[in-house]
Amino acid sequence: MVTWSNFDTLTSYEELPKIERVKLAEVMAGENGADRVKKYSIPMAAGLTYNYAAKQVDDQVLEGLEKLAKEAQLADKFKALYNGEVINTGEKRLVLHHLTRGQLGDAVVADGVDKRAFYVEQQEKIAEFANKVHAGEITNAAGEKFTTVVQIGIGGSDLGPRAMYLALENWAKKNGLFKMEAKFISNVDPDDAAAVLNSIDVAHSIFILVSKSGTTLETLTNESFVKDALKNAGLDASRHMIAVTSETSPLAKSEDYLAAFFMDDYIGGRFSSTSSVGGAVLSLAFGPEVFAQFLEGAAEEDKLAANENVLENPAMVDALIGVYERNVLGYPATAVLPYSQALSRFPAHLQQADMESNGKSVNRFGEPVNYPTGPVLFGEPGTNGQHSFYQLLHQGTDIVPLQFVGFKNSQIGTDVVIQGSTSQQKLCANAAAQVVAFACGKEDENLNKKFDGGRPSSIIIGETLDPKALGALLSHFENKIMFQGFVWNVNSFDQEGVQLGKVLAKKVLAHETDGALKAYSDLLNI
Ligand SMILES: O=P(O)(O)OC[C@H]1O[C@](O)(CO)[C@@H](O)[C@@H]1O
Repeated sequence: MVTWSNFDTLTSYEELPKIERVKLAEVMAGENGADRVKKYSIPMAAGLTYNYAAKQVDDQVLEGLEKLAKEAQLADKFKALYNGEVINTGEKRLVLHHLTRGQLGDAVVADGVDKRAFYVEQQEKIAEFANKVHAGEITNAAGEKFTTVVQIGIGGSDLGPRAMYLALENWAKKNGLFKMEAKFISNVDPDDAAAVLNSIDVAHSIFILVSKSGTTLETLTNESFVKDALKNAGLDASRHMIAVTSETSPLAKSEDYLAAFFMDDYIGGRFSSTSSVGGAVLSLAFGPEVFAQFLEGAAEEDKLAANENVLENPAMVDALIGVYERNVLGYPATAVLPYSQALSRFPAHLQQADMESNGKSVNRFGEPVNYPTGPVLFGEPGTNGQHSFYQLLHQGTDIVPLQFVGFKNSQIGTDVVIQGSTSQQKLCANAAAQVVAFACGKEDENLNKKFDGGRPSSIIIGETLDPKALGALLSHFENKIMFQGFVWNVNSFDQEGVQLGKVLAKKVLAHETDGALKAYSDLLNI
């Protein structure tokens, strides 16, 4: 049995601030630093490594965090989650995204259905459909092959799949596995849909309408936008659209779609990249085998997250260090900095995954908590970010813990030697340089040129960003978020904070406003 207690009631939490703080600039200097880089490293799946040498931890801090992990029953709570307990208390739902990629524990039967079997069945149906599209067995009305796939969805029905598509696009092209170009329409801004529609040949495009609830205003509006465009082009929309939704959604029974694939209420939108939500677009774009490899990477990483030995569990260590930084060291934000252009939208995906999950002020029983929870998360790929916001990260008044990600090899492989090094070497050199620059800093008599150092970071390093590595990376962050939610005793799986804005926007559109809402509506000419 697990017990859910507020973080500040735990003895191990009380003890944490009493531990002497690690002076990063000192411990990372010289050979000690080299020893730490070797020591504070945990193998992940798909050849990735999580290295936390440049975090403000030492064996004493880690011991304190291990105690916290045990007292907060992190491993047992994860076990309860994957064995089908109602972990999403706000919505009274199970939390089953791990089951979309593997079976970590017992069979989970809900609503009379074996859930693993259900997710596998959907994946198989998508694979069959994608193979038929690629083989030209499913075509447009003129019998011509579809060449483009367009996903219509927002939030979790957009960010994860889009980030995953971009992460693998060049890898698939390089490896002869690129089947169809994918585009994404998410924003209700009409310029989003219009620009995408202007950039494609609608007659040869297949549209995936993705909405778990089937009620999201932006997505339904964009569906109508696209249907209009198809109609105007003299095409039958139902021959060009498929749906991914839950079986209980209003879209599920519609005749408007060529095919429908399902997920369910036990998969949160932001955790749905490994369900049909990511499965449909990624299988159409790259083929079902690539999607299967992506799932395999995630499943292998999930197994590591289930390890009860804290220091061998990369997601748990990452989560605990994040809690230490937030609640003991008092850092308000974290930045995700992938040194990989392919991961350009990965930080945007993690923004939703992390901030929608742990941006909470009440615990899982709806009572206020007295400690900071999820940090603000942002990020951009390096080296671009270096020429943008790193100034604040190096010399600003706030310390922002950093999460670097880097790969030894590029995806495409085309490179050039300039001044004795390849571009890939320059990219990796910058990643290494930044970790040390942030940690160690630099003395200078001119304070404007002085770097205090003491700015913590971790780095995940891999060989090449391929489907398995991507799956492992995704799982790592999903599980990190979950463990942090467990520590903070919040429900990481609902998102009531997004509702109020939706309600007020409806009032504006119905002209049921007064006061400030009316004044702003007038300013915006609604
Ligand atoms: O897939 P749906 O139901 O259209 O929801 C889209 C997104 O909207 C949200 O509910 C937030 O408004 C997200 O949690 C979700 O990912």
